[in-house]
Order: sequence, then C-alpha cells, then structure tokens
Amino acid sequence: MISFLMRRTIPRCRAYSSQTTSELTKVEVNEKTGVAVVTLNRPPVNGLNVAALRSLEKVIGDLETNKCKGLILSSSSKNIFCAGLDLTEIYKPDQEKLKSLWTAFQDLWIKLYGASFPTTAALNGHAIAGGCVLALSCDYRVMVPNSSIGLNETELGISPTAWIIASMQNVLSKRSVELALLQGRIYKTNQALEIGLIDEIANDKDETIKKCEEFIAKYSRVQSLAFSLTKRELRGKAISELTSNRQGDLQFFVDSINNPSVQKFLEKYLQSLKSKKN
Ligand SMILES: CCCCC/C=C\CCC/C=C/CC(=O)SCCNC(=O)CCNC(=O)[C@H](O)C(C)(C)COP(=O)(O)OP(=O)(O)OC[C@H]1O[C@@H](n2cnc3c(N)ncnc32)[C@H](O)[C@@H]1OP(=O)(O)O
Repeated sequence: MISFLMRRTIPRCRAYSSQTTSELTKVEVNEKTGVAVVTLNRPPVNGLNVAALRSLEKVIGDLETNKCKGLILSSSSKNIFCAGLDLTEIYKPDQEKLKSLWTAFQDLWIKLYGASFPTTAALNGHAIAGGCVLALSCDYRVMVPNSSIGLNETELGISPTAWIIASMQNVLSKRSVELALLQGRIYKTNQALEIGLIDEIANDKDETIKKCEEFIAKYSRVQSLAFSLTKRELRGKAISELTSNRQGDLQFFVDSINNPSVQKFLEKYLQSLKSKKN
C-alpha cells in the first residue's frame, strides 16, 4: 500500500519520496502535491508481459485508494517509453498465458482510462502499439524530440479493438484516427504534435515530468468529485462497452494472434528487430 504523508516543510528537491511497489513499476509520491510519478521499469524496452501489466494495474488501484492528486507515467529507459506488448509472449504463444496477457491489458486500460484523478504520460522515448495505448489512456501527453508513437497493429496483420479505437478517438479527429489506424502509422514527435497525438514537446525527460506537473496543477481548483464524475460521463461508455463484452474481445485477440499469417509475420518481425544490431 502506498502511503501519502503530506509533510509541507520538505524542500522542493526532496519532495518526491521513493515508494517502490515492485521492481517492474516504481512509484514516487510528491509529498507536497500528492502527485505520483510511476515509472515503468522492465528493460530493455518496457515490453508489457502479464507481470508488468498487473504491477501497473495494482499501482493505479493503490493510487485510487489513496486519493492520489495526479499521475505522471514515465519510464526508466533512456529512450523508450514502452514498446507495447511483449512480442515474445504473442509469438508461438502458450494459450493460457495469451489469455492472461489480454485480460491483464483490459484490466489495466479500464483502471487507467477511467482513473478518477488527472493522468499524464511523460514520454521520454518511443511509445509503440500497447505503449501508445498507455499514453492515449492518460489525459495529457508530453514527448521528447526524435521519438515515435503510434498504433502499428494493421502492419502486424491485426485490427485494433473498439476500446483502443475509442482511446484514439478521444484524442484525435475522426479523419486522423482513420489515417493513423488504417495505415498502421507511426508518427515522429513533431508529426504527433501536429495531429494532436501528443500535447507538448519537452527537451528531455526532466522537462516532460515538469510539464506534466504543470498540467496536473491546473486542476488544483477543481473539485475531485466533479472531476471524476465528469470524466466518467465522458469515458464511461467505452469502458462499459468493454466490460459487457470482455469475453468477445478476448476471443477476438486470441483468434487474431493465432492466425497463421500473423504468426508468420511476427516471426519475421522479431527477426528483423534482432538483426538490426548486426
Ligand atoms: C498484437 C495485437 C492485437 C490485436 C488487438 C488489436 C489492437 C491492439 C492495440 C494494442 C495492442 C498492441 C499489441 C502490441 O503492443 S504488439 C507490440 C508491438 N510493438 C512494436 O511493434 C515495437 C517493436 N519495437 C521497436 O519498434 C523498437 O524496439 C523500438 C521500441 C522503436 C526501440 O528501438 P531500439 O532502441 O533500436 O531497440 P531495439 O529495437 O534494438 O530493441 C531492444 C531489444 O528489445 C526487443 N524488443 C523490442 N520491442 C519488443 C517488444 N514489443 N517485445 C519484446 N521485445 C522487444 C528487441 O528485439 C531487442 O532485443 P535484443 O536485444 O534481444 O535484440
């Protein structure tokens, strides 16, 4: 359990206190503001396996319980926010693990997209596929230059499900969503800003966090209850639709991944990622 001790006398530079929940997700809470920096920590690329997804979900649940004032989602990697689902878990998958993976991703999205407090993504690097979904689930995105963000699922041979489309529609124009998803397009930082996929550019990781703090501070005069009820009104439909069709959504994912042409693509894709270094 994360405890929130408000010691207003703590100097600014020492305000964040480390409260590690698990090695996979580090949590630091600013004791002055009640804002939590949650850092994804699964090197090398923060690939999302079941443990990483569950760890982040638990942290968000704890932050809800403790009436967190805001969340800044960050990464311990130098140049990668999150490379999406762990590809090694979806290539030649164990069927039970595959189901657990998608169920954990659904659970995490429901908590993050529906969080009752302001949420931000401090994108200190690439945010691809599932990594982009995490960013889209937040209320605000700040990214460093020369990074990439987008949903490349159609390139992988699969189609995004309704709740993922809803997350993108929440942020982009209808036209931009169509282009982004149908082309499986990955955007560079400046292109992402142009279409509204991110909200701001920052020079480095520290500045992404500072800009996220500034965004969250804008809510200091907003009543928490009014904030959460309004957010629920705005986002509740997409969440209810997934909640009432979790099994169908899971089956769609499992069938998509088990499709032989998707497996064939994944084999080549993984090889191409590995051979980049040679
Ligand atoms: C599949 C889906 C679903 C159906 C449902 C529909 C919609 C769902 C939408 C949300 C769901 C999304 C599913 C996914 O998230 S699938 C994951 C897709 N991710 C990617 O395509 C990203 C692939 N990675 C990259 O493009 C690059 O690695 C990078 C992130 C740009 C970073 O580049 P770089 O800094 O050059 O690092 P490397 O490429 O050398 O990578 C280092 C190391 O990490 C391995 N790796 C990279 N990505 C993954 C990954 N996602 N999972 C597991 N491992 C990964 C890479 O192979 C290298 O390994 P070695 O060091 O051993 O060579």
